[in-house]
Amino acid sequence: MNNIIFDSTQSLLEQLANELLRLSESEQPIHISLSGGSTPNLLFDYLANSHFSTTINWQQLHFWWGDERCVAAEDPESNYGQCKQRLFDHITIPEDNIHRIRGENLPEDEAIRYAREIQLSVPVHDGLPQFDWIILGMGGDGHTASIFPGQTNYEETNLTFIATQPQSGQLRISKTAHLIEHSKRITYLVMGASKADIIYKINTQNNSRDLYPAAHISAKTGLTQFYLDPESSTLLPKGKK
Ligand SMILES: O=C1O[C@H](COP(=O)(O)O)[C@@H](O)[C@H](O)[C@H]1O
Repeated sequence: MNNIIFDSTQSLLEQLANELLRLSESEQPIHISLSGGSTPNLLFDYLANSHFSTTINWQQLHFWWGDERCVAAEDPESNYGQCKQRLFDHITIPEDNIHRIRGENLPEDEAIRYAREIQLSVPVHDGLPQFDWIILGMGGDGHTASIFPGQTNYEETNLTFIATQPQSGQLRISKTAHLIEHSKRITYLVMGASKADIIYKINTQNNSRDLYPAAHISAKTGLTQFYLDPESSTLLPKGKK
């Protein structure tokens, strides 16, 4: 695992924000996929409440999501809804740069519609749309996006699929492992003490691909890294730090 351990949550967030700032200086549009769940909220709050809210050139950044819950945008479970309230409502970004998964739509239709939007907007490399940067989270069970243990079809060549959250049965729309692995760069953002156990497991066990998808989904030709804060990395043995 390519673990990058920061000495504080603040320095991790600052690093991400500076990377977004640098990317926003590009002459080409940059396609970034955000994770869902609670972890990225720290980043959204940091961006919205710092000089980055105005120094980043948001015009150049296009935002996508790794997965979305099949709920309306106003629902507290909506990944897009969280990001809108915490970040987009506080910055100046063109509507056209926000590529949300429409969780309120019929999942079967939306999975196809979102795949088409990706195909039409994201530059294709070797026959497949290639994101500049996919930021992912990791659940305590090792899932990432909505790619859950025991449910991952690594052979699936579609861009999106419909997943079922194993405990709640909630339907979700997710990017496939195939599409994620084609990204130029993947950064897993893993913060907080509740993730220490799973970080220890994926770094010390010899796991099958089915057990912890986040331990196996990596950029085939690009960079994969784990950005960890002190709390999530606390159980890592010395050699892994
Ligand atoms: O269900 C989800 O959880 C993971 C991790 O979420 P977190 O709340 O522990 O940060 C996230 O990567 C995924 O996008 C999300 O839908």
